[in-house]
Amino acid sequence: MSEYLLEFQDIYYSYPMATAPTLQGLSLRLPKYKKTALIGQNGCGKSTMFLIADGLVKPDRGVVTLDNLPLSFDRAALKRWRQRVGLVFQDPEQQLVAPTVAADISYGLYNQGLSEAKVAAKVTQTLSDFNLKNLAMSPLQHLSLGQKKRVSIAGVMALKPDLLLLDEPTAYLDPVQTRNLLTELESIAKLGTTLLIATHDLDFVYQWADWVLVMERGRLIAEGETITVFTQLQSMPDFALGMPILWQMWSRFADKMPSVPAPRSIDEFTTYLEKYRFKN
Ligand SMILES: Nc1ncnc2c1ncn2[C@@H]1O[C@H](COP(=O)(O)OP(=O)(O)OP(=O)(O)O)[C@@H](O)[C@H]1O
Repeated sequence: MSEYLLEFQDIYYSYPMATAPTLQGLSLRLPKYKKTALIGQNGCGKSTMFLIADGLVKPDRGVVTLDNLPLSFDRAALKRWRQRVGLVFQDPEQQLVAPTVAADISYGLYNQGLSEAKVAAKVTQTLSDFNLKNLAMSPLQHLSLGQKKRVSIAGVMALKPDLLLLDEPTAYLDPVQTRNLLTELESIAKLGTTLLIATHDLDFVYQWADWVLVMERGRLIAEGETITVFTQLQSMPDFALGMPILWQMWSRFADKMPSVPAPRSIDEFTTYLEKYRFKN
């Protein structure tokens, strides 16, 4: 079995009426069971990549595979594909369709053709997993944005996908809601779901991701383990995304320290400083 779950091979895509293709030979591989971040400037094609990965948009050229099985657009194949790949949109309003939380979570399960009893059992389990039991019968329009975001992730996770794609999951969330969301994502990853998050938040990427994919103008320009990719990006002066704050702070001390791996959290950074500051 391949160590990669999702692969894009030389994908091209142009939106109708667009003057230039949005994806221009995009090739990438997503390692199984890793927490991967997809970064790149506005308009480089991250959301378009997600729409293709979920079978919502058909590429003009190229091959997309999941566990080496090519994406096909016939109804039955697409339904099976979407059971394995879940997409959470940046804006929960785009995702939520039913009048209440419980009804929304049941929507995708009914679409899978499950019996009423099975749907009810899965909805109960999902409400409990996502700490949504007290909101089960709440109308969606009464929820905060953070709660809506949780419901949209819960609705997708109820289908137990192998791959969860999240487009800017922390957009619009306050720090507490962001922390809660990250805890939920951590448990989703621990259960064996491969996660791909598109984001502009490089501080989050630096601390969260095992693997990073970098896009520019519809193509992949870098991929690899988080530290390796940021090391590469540092030597690309034309790449205008900036660098994570922890990385920038570390760069000021790194040459005064023994050769140790760059710290991935404030705690690690502080430990290094405590350990080595008197020796330099
Ligand atoms: N429905 C559409 N019709 C025409 N062009 C579109 C459409 N959706 C996106 N585009 C164009 O495709 C390009 C890539 O957009 P996409 O949303 O995939 O980028 P992105 O990397 O996700 O951007 P951002 O970081 O701003 O969310 C942009 O130039 C955008 O204007």
